[in-house]
Amino acid sequence: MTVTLAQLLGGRRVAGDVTITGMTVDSRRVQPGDLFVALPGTKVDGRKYIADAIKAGASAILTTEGTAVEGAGVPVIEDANPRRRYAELAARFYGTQPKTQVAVTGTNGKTSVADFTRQIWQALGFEAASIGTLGVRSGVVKRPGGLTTPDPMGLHEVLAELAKKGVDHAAIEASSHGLDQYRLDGVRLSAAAFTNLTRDHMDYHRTEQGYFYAKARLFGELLGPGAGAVINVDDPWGLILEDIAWARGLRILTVGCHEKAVLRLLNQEVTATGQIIEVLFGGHRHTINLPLVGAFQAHNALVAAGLVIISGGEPRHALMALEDLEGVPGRMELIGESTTGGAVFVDYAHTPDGLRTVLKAARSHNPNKLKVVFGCGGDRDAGKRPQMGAVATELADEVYITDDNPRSEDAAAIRSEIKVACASGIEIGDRGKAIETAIASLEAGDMLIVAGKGHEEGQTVGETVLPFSDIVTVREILVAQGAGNGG
Ligand SMILES: CC(=O)N[C@H]1[C@@H](OP(=O)(O)OP(=O)(O)OC[C@H]2O[C@@H](n3ccc(=O)[nH]c3=O)[C@H](O)[C@@H]2O)O[C@H](CO)[C@@H](O)[C@@H]1O[C@H](C)C(=O)N[C@@H](C)C(=O)N[C@H](CCC(=O)O)C(=O)O
Ligand SMILES: Nc1ncnc2c1ncn2[C@@H]1O[C@H](COP(=O)(O)OP(=O)(O)OP(=O)(O)O)[C@@H](O)[C@H]1O
Ligand SMILES: N[C@H](CCC[C@H](N)C(=O)O)C(=O)O
Ligand SMILES: [Mg+2]
Repeated sequence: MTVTLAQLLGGRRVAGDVTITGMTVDSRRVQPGDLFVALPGTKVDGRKYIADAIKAGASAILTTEGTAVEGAGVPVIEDANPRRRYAELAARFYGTQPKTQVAVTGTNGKTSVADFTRQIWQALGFEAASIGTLGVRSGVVKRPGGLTTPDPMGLHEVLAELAKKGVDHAAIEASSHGLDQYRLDGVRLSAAAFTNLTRDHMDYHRTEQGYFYAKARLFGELLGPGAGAVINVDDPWGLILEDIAWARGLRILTVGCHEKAVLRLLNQEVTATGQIIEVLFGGHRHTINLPLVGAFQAHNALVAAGLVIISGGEPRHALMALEDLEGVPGRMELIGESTTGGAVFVDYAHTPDGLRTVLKAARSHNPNKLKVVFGCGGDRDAGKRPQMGAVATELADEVYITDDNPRSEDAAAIRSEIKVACASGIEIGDRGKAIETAIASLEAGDMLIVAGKGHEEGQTVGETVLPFSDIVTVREILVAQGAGNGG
């Protein structure tokens, strides 16, 4: 793919125009002909690498205003906000995007909502994709996951490929990091949704307000007037977002149990394999047999239906499509039963509210004993560790504290930070051993939740990613037990 710098800048005249064959923010990845985006970062200053990038063949530089680039010999574009400009240029570089695109933000539930939105669109007969933590999921393009919200060049490359292959609907996860770093600023959005905001990522955003502000950018800056805003108003932060959406002239669809919710959840009744929900929309009551375990999944499913409805889907069809939803890998996923009759689930709860939500959902099935295996990630918000310990102590009958991607930190130190609020927790660092011990302890009617890694396929220790999957581990243990239903 090739454009001229002038074309990339929207037809602006450029002295000594050059050909641009790609763009990157990393000098180590510069290929001859690339535009190098030199950004100040959280760990190093990318502007230090401009000379390296030029040596590697960069044909132009985009960087902050006032950056001194001596004798560059290539055009230098200065911008007060180079991250945002980079996102806009990435969109123009690839040129095309699916016609209807929506984004989902919130501390928990983004992946679930994006996946359900894709599934509902597909049930309504559209070619659709979801993009996020699980990678790219669609009928025609499948990619493994990396970042939850991909870097602009990666994102626009895939959006262009989807559009060219006939995918006209896409649901994209908007992480707070992604919004803060303007990764989505080149995406043409028809609508966006907010699920909830609770504690996470304080290492990055510092304050709850800073975290909220990053998420609010989606409604306050990215959506254009007339676009749709689907907002969970059961969360107090949702009510603030609703005000922002009004001020911006967005079309609002409120969702939740709250009396002001336009798409309202009236009732939920747990069944062995899911739940029956009663929903009020447009003066009609709908009774829906939702084949998903976990009360929270009803909220995610309604937010997804809201996104489909606000972007033009027929409401009754969208709501009835919920009856055929498939669960999302690693989210409250039943893996099997132990020989003694205990049910084992794998879930991706990695925040205090996520853990609370999943343990409460499990409790609603009246288990004999509720047990949980979990840990906390290294190099991530340390403040959530004792909070997750406290939640586990409060809601589970037996807690196994283990490792979950210690990264550069000392795994034992992370476990002891959890233990501060979970004194009775059984500490087993080796995750496989912890899962095995927990499964061996199960008795008839017990439930075990293995939380925190969900679909992940690695355990990151230092810089090394060791192959590890909760789902595979549980299956192997159940098969070895002779349970015969482990996969
Ligand atoms: C904390 C964070 O979000 N960091 C992102 C940020 O990096 P940074 O600014 O901190 O990078 P840095 O290491 O200080 O380097 C500054 C710049 O110099 C460049 N560089 C560096 C070294 C060199 O030799 N040459 C060079 O050009 C780097 O490419 C970078 O552009 O900007 C980079 C692009 O410029 C991103 O790739 C990087 O994401 C890293 C990989 C990351 O792990 N992010 C995670 C935390 C993240 O975004 N997670 C969210 C999920 C959150 C959720 O689940 O809610 C996600 O969307 O996945
Ligand atoms: N609506 C919800 N409210 C509270 N907790 C939820 C909700 N939806 C999901 N969860 C919990 O959060 C976990 C992660 O769900 P999901 O992957 O959909 O969230 P996410 O926002 O995409 O997470 P990430 O930030 O890692 O991308 C689930 O496994 C469940 O434990
Ligand atoms: N998207 C989340 C995933 C956390 C998953 C957990 N396994 C961990 O490593 O902490 C994050 O980056 O905070
Ligand atoms: Mg996700």
